[in-house]
Amino acid sequence: MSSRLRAAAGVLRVAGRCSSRSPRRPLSCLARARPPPWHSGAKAAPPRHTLNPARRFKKDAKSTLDLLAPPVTVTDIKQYLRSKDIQFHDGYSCLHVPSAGQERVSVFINKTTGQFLCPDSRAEGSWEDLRDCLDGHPGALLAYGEGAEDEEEREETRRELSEAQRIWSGAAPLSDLDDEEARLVKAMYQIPKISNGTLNKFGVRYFKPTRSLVFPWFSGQDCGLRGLKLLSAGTEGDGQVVYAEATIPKVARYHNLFGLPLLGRKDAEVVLTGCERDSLAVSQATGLPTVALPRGVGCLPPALLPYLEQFRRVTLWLGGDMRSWEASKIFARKLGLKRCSLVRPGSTQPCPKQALAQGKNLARVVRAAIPAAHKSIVSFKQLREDVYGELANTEQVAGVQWTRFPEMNKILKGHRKGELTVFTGPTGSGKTTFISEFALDLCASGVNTLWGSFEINNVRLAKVMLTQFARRRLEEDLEQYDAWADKFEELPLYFMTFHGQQNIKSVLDTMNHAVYLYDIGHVVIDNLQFMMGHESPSVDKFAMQDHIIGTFRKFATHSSCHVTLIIHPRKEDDDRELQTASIFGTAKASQEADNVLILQEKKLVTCPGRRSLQVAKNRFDGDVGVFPLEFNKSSLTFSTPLKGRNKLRKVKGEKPDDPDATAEPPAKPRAEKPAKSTAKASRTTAKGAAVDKNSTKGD
Ligand SMILES: Nc1ncnc2c1ncn2[C@@H]1O[C@H](COP(=O)(O)OP(=O)(O)OP(=O)(O)O)[C@@H](O)[C@H]1O
Repeated sequence: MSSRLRAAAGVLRVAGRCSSRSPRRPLSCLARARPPPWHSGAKAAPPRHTLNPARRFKKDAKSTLDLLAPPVTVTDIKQYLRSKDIQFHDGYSCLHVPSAGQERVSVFINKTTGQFLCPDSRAEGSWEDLRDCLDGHPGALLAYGEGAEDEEEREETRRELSEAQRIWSGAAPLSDLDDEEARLVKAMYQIPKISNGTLNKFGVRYFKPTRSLVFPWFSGQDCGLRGLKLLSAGTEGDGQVVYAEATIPKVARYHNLFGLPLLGRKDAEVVLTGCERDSLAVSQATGLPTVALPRGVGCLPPALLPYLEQFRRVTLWLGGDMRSWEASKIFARKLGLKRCSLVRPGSTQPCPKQALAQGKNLARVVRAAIPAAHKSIVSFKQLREDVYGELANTEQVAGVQWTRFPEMNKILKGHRKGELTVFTGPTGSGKTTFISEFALDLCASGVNTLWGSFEINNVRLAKVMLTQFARRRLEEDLEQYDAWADKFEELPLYFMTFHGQQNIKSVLDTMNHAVYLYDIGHVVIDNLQFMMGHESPSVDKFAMQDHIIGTFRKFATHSSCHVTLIIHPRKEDDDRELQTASIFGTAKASQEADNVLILQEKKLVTCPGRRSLQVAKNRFDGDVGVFPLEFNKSSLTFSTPLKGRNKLRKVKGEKPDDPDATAEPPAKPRAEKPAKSTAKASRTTAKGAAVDKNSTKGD
């Protein structure tokens, strides 16, 4: 196939996954619609799309969320199992059907999603898949994972395995290096005190050609190599050491709990760490069972939960920063709060490898971990450490930083979990295009992102995003398509496949489900008007909108997830700048929002189409302001023009919820001057950008 054709096929493949025209049924429905032939006991390979554990782990199968609300409740599952006389144990996050009889099939069923995992055969699938198996031949589960991959997948798995084998056999235990080299390697990877004995116990090796540490992924079944992680170290321009990870298979399918083969069946306690080196440190210093998350604090895939079911106590020591702390609180909910204890990061409690290097007593730190289940009423005594953490880590508390929009960092300080951002702008002014880049920027920094694009279909949206990601017109560079698409595919980015008018409940169910499955940290809804149409005409439109906004607000707070909600403005005079009060509906939107962003469009004959971004409300620290945007038509990006970088300027104090307040129009980017009336209130930042400090404080 020519590269041109391959590229076109790639586009079509994406279209098949994401298009609103694609069948709106979850994979589980496909499986149910066509009962597999082996259902009756025949040992034929299951057909495509039905029952293949490897397929379920594929990123492309997961990237679109199609009415993925759990099809079943835990009560339904229990009732079904009882009706079949199947014994089960009600665990922390799963129901466990222990192995019994000749079949010896042990199955874990996730209580939230109904998905099942059979660790012996490595089969996994939906609740419908499992029911199909149980309704038919009881031994079907054993055959479930066998021979299920199609030729293309088998070939990919073979290729990956042989690459992993090649690296693995080319790597050497650190005990085989001479002492000086081993010392240098350990110093480079910040594990000076980890002994060769510990490294050998966990099977860690060193791969000289790329000077990488190799962490193996062994199958629990036969201890064969299933994959590996390479950790490489390099230096940046300023001499700082930076670490990069690569996994085989690709990260979306890399489900290794490093250290798992070393756990005993009777172990009742485990320490969960954010990286492999931390697990080495905990194991060596405490002798406690320990496993490391495969993708750090970014996510805890539910597929791993069954492996942690046996533990009565799980201590989460995910790192030494606020991000790890936030993640540990979220992961504890998935694992079951009652059995989880959390190590609070701080100067006396850095991440385990640092704690070991500093000679701290790691066993004491683990013992002093605080219970994750919090009480409804607390005293300041219980809060004081949290308050201290916020004061001592102001930068981390401010949230994830934008790399493409430094002005945003100056005004909003960062992108924080649990907040609601309302975004508006004139019709057709580029709201979707801007938010696409805004969210992409955060996603590239590790914010797991879910898009609900109800207006434009996912293929078009993904095309815009890919163009922004590559910063070029890929139409004219199709040979580059696969290379960029490969990189783009690695982003933690997911799309809902809803299109057109939607019921708020279905959207919310999907969002909740996505948060559970993929630890989503940012949901973008484009746009709110698409949730308004389903109700009867007798329902008051404004009351309806208020209800929807309240629902998103609650979701953001309870799920520790940031929601960005696009709302159209009300019809206004075209020549007037928009303000907070221009948002369609009542004042509820701006009251509930933590942040209000407005895409302003200049309608002047002298500079038509000039855009600027106004932060009209900022609950975090009250700073508001406006900065110019320059649209690049070929890359579809809004990066701030260099000349305008230092020209962030304040706006007149606008009370966000005051409908009479008027925002001062942003000046032309090339001729900006701070407005006289607010000049005193402005503070000039290190780079000369001015922000208004007095507008929304204490909102
Ligand atoms: N600053 C800009 N200058 C010129 N064209 C732009 C600009 N920003 C976006 N566009 C183009 O305008 C078109 C509409 O953009 P987009 O869909 O992002 O607008 P929107 O505000 O979301 O529209 P709607 O009000 O219909 O939701 C797109 O083709 C986009 O590439």
